[in-house]
Order: sequence, then structure tokens, then C-alpha cells
Amino acid sequence: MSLTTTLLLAEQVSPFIKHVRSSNPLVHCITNDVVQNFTANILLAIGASPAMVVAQEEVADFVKVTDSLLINVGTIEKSSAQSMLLAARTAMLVDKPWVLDPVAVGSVLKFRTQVVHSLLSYHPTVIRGNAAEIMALIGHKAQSKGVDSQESTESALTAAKTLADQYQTIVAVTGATDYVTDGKQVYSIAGGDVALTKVTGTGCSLSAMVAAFIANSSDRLCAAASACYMMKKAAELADKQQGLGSFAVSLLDQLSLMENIVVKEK
Ligand SMILES: Nc1ncnc2c1ncn2[C@@H]1O[C@H](COP(=O)(O)OP(=O)(O)OP(=O)(O)O)[C@@H](O)[C@H]1O
Ligand SMILES: Cc1ncsc1CCO
Ligand SMILES: [Mg+2]
Repeated sequence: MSLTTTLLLAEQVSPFIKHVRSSNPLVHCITNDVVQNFTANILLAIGASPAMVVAQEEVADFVKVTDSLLINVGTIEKSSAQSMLLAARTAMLVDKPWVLDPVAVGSVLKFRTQVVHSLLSYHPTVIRGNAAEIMALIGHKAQSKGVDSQESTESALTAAKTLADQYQTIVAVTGATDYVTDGKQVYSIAGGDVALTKVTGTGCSLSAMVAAFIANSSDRLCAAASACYMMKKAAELADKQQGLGSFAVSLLDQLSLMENIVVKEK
């Protein structure tokens, strides 16, 4: 299976950034306890409206009135798992785009792995994960350390294409270079900064950004890739001199200031 990889260009990204700001999508987030606040602020910075609604009694009704849904299994428990399954099933039934972030899925953490496999049957629009997570989803052995990948995205590219084909979905596998594929086409996005791996929740928040970008979009592949591009570009522009705390704030600043991709291609 050899597919050509296309470099995503700045001019392809700008319309998606503008679309999110002008349409202000309501993004329903069922995400982990570590990243709730950071994720909400990142969504606000790009012009989306976050809402963290988790109760089993509420998720089905809420999915129907939102523009997209994010499910992230990072700190999954029995009760939140039921909410995730109900929300994903509803999203499929009412045709709402949704993103699955399969945090730390794999052989060690059996409960989340089982739930993630059930969630896959509800047809996620996009799966966004690091290399180890994407490899684990198709049963490949992958090196990871808790929530962090120790695999390159290049070694996960075949797994990403297989997964996209198998579930008729879009897979975004992120790392030093991000690859976004629907199994037919692959976009690659290089750059960013390694500082992104030193602040918790950048991947989780990127998954939320992908949810915002695919809302009300007819080109979901390019929309998902554009979200990846925006995160990398903001990290390049953010201040890395003052330490990681300031970097996290500066990343939010850069996302909030970005109206366009005005930076020259490398
Ligand atoms: N070595 C690297 N150089 C540049 N950017 C990177 C590197 N590794 C990851 N990134 C970027 O960091 C962001 C998060 O991706 P990553 O694959 O680390 O997600 P994750 O493991 O799910 O993260 P988290 O657990 O923090 O949510 C993405 O924008 C990705 O492009
Ligand atoms: C650190 C951590 N643990 C569970 S979820 C999460 C956030 C980054 O994935
Ligand atoms: Mg992750």
C-alpha cells in the first residue's frame, strides 16, 4: 500500500482558520481530567465555543444541539465510559461529526482499550492520536510510556492508512511530523516545536481543535490537517525562551492571534 504524501500548504489552511472564527462552532467535549481547562481555553482561542458535558443523563440531548463532539479516554472510568458510548452512538445516529482521542490505548490498559474498540463501531469522523496509540489500535506492538509515544509517526503511517480504510474514517497521527489520511490521500505537516511535548494536553487539545475544524465542513480531511498545521505554526511562533509555563501561555496567545497563516513556507 503506497500512497503519495502531499505537503499541506499555508493557503489551504487559512480558509479553515477563518471558518472556525466566523462560524464559532459549539464543541461538546468529553475529555480527561488533566486537560479540561487547557482544552476549553484553546478552543476559545481559535474562536470555537467549548462545553464540557459528561453526565449520562445529558450527553445524548447535548450531542443533538452541538456542532461536533470530542471523546478522549485519558482518565476514563466506568461512569464516563457509559457517557462516551452514549454520546458516540447518538453522534452516529444524528450524523454529527466526532473525534476520538484514544489516549494510552494498548495492551496494558485493558478497560479503555475495550471501550475504544466499542467506540470505533460508532464511526468516528476522525481518530487523532500519537504514533503508539494509532499502531496499538490495529494490534501492532508499539513502544509507549504511559500517555507518551516512543514511536515515530513514520513507523505508524501504514497503521494509520489501514485504520482509515478499516473504519472508513480519517486518521491524524501526530508527532515530529503529523500525517493525516483518509486511506486514499495523505497530508503531511512538519515543523512545530518539541516544547509541545513538554506541556501536558497539547495532543488532547489538538483533538478538540480538529473537532472544531471539521464542524460544518465539507472537506473534513483538509479541515483535520489544517487544525494540525495551526497547532504546529502557533508553537513555532510561541515564546520558548522563558520556560514551559510561559510557552503554554504564549501558545494560547499565538492561537488567539492567528487569523491567517502569514508565515512563509520553509
Ligand atoms: N518532536 C516533535 N517536534 C515538533 N512537534 C511535535 C513533536 N512531537 C509532537 N509534536 C506536536 O505536539 C502536538 C501533540 O502531539 P503528540 O503526538 O505529542 O500528542 P499526544 O501524545 O496525544 O499529546 P498529549 O498527551 O500531550 O495530549 C502536535 O501538534 C504534534 O505535531
Ligand atoms: C497525563 C495524562 N494522564 C492521563 S490523560 C493525560 C493528559 C495527556 O494525555
Ligand atoms: Mg494523547
